[in-house]
Amino acid sequence: MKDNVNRPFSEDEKSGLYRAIFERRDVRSQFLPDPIPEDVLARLIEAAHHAPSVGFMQPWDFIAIDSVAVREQVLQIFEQENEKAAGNYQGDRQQTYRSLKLQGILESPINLCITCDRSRGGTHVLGRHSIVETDLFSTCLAVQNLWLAARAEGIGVGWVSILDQDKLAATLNLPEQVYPLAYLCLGYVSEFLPQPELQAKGWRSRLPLTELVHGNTWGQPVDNIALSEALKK
Ligand SMILES: Cc1cc2c(cc1C)N(C[C@H](O)[C@H](O)[C@H](O)COP(=O)(O)O)c1[nH]c(=O)[nH]c(=O)c1N2
Repeated sequence: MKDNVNRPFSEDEKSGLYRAIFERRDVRSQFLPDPIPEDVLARLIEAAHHAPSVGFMQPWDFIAIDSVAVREQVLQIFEQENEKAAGNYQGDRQQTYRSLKLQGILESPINLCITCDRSRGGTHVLGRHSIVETDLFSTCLAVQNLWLAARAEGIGVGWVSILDQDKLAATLNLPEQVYPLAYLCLGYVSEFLPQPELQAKGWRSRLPLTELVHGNTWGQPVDNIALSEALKK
């Protein structure tokens, strides 16, 4: 597979990649209990491991959690935090918030915590001198690689961030310098929704790209007319 890396992508390969990007979903409600075969899970983790990282730091580790007891503890952390988060909203908005399903910790057959070891590679990691958070950015890219590869494999991924990080770190027995960057639920699904669940439930919609692309400096219109027209499509 790694021979001849300079050959152009075929039309099918390109459309497969874009399909994974556009049809990837955050999954909470549609998990099936079927286990993910080990070789498939290993492929997903290998895809994550091929993400770019600052100074080739590879700050990630992967904690595969199938223990129901551990997952129940994480669910408890979620429930405590979610109750606090609901307090951010009032009236109908709070009711809508409470009706949203924001995790699939027990319904999915496996959870995966992708961590960031902030000390990996020593004190001087190439490229991290000025922006110390680049290790966290790198780990986010590993998450996205896994998320896209999972979509191509027909596996749903749901990111759960409504968690107290210290309690999560303690539950997973993380060393001091290891940050629990992403807590993910993974499993085959009954369906992938055609649009984000938050959009389908009327919480928030995708913003028009024409409002998000600026020309040269913030707030300036794009002066390239062809680009401006292409963005409207
Ligand atoms: C860093 C981060 C953290 C979270 C999320 C995502 C990311 C990137 N998302 C998923 C998020 O709601 C979802 O990506 C958007 O609603 C867009 O939907 P699609 O991912 O396109 O389906 C998410 N979803 C959820 O139900 N509970 C959560 O705690 C979180 N947390």
